[in-house]
Amino acid sequence: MAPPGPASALSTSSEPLSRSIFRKFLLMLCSLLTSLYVFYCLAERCQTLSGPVVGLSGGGEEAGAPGGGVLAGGPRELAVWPAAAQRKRLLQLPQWRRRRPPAPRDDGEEAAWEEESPGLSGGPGGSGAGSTVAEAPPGTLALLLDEGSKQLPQAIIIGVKKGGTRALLEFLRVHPDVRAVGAEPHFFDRSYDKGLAWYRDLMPRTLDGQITMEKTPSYFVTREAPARISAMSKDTKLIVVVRDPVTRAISDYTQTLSKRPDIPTFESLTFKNRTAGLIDTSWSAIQIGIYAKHLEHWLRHFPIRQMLFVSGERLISDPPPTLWPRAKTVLGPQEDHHGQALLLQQDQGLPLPEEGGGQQPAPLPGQDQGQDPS
Ligand SMILES: Nc1ncnc2c1ncn2[C@@H]1O[C@H](COP(=O)(O)OS(=O)(=O)O)[C@@H](OP(=O)(O)O)[C@H]1O
Repeated sequence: MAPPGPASALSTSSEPLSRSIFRKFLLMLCSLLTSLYVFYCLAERCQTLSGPVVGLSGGGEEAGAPGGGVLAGGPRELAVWPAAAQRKRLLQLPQWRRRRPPAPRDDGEEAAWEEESPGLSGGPGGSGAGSTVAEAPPGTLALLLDEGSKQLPQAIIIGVKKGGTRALLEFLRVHPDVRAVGAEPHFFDRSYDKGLAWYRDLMPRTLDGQITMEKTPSYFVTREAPARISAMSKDTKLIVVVRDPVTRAISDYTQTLSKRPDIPTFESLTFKNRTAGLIDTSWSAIQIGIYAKHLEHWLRHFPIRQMLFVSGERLISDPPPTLWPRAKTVLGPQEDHHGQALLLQQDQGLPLPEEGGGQQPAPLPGQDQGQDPS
């Protein structure tokens, strides 16, 4: 038998070499696949958490995606601020999570929709003082990033109950630079003794330029609320959703009726004397609707130019893109920050800054306005 030639010697010595290369290749392939899988899982998780606001927006798509944010003109705004939108997505993971309907309240008032926050206990106005409704639960990207800080709200939706306040807040918070507490804090009417630190702790984290908001419709009819909000900051922007007082009262009554079916009829509660047409203005459903009376208290502490009145009816009939530019007259010219033109729509039937405030938009929250309540 002939001795093994150089060719066969080569094949024997190269066999372990190619095997080792093959092993290395396999290893690299495995790592690549693992990394891809991890990346895919992370991306999937982000997408799930940054999904639509369920419950009120009625959408099923992420704000910014085609068809998403229909109520607030969200896609347009998000397209304008892709970086800001992304930043908000990261920071707002809990806010985009599924919401659960409110538990019935004893006092007949409607509690706000709550964020589902398994890692958190309690909520504003509840026993869990200091709990944070929109705080990031452990393990989210928001917590990892730990960006921003909690600020007292620069703008508050103060009323009116059943005016459409929830819808308005949801419209506004689609904007990447608006961050809001999901539930109603009821700080200035029920929990004032807990102090501003407690209140601030309820707020979501914000970055520079972002606005913190909350809504508690009962503030509008709380006598102490104007002075208390003014004591927090005279610059606070106030938003009031007004609606035909009769429709509002019916909505209020219907809500109570759904919880207490044995209450008297709307008519018997409304009228002191039906034949004389004498209305019982002490009934809360009627009381709340006497807007001018409540407004008087607010105007003692805030100039009217710092208030935005939104028509509750228009929240339903108007396309939201017409709402946002109007809201900006109170919230501030956010678009200017991003080099975009500020659109003021003065023909939309809502009050704009008055004489002295001129036709310019109100200054950004936090900016010195040099305004004296008049
Ligand atoms: N866009 C949109 N989406 C959903 N709901 C809307 C919207 N605009 C206004 N409304 C009507 O607002 C009414 C509830 O008002 P509030 O959110 O202020 O109620 S609450 O005070 O917070 O309980 C409630 O009124 P009623 O249905 O008459 O009870 C809502 O129908």
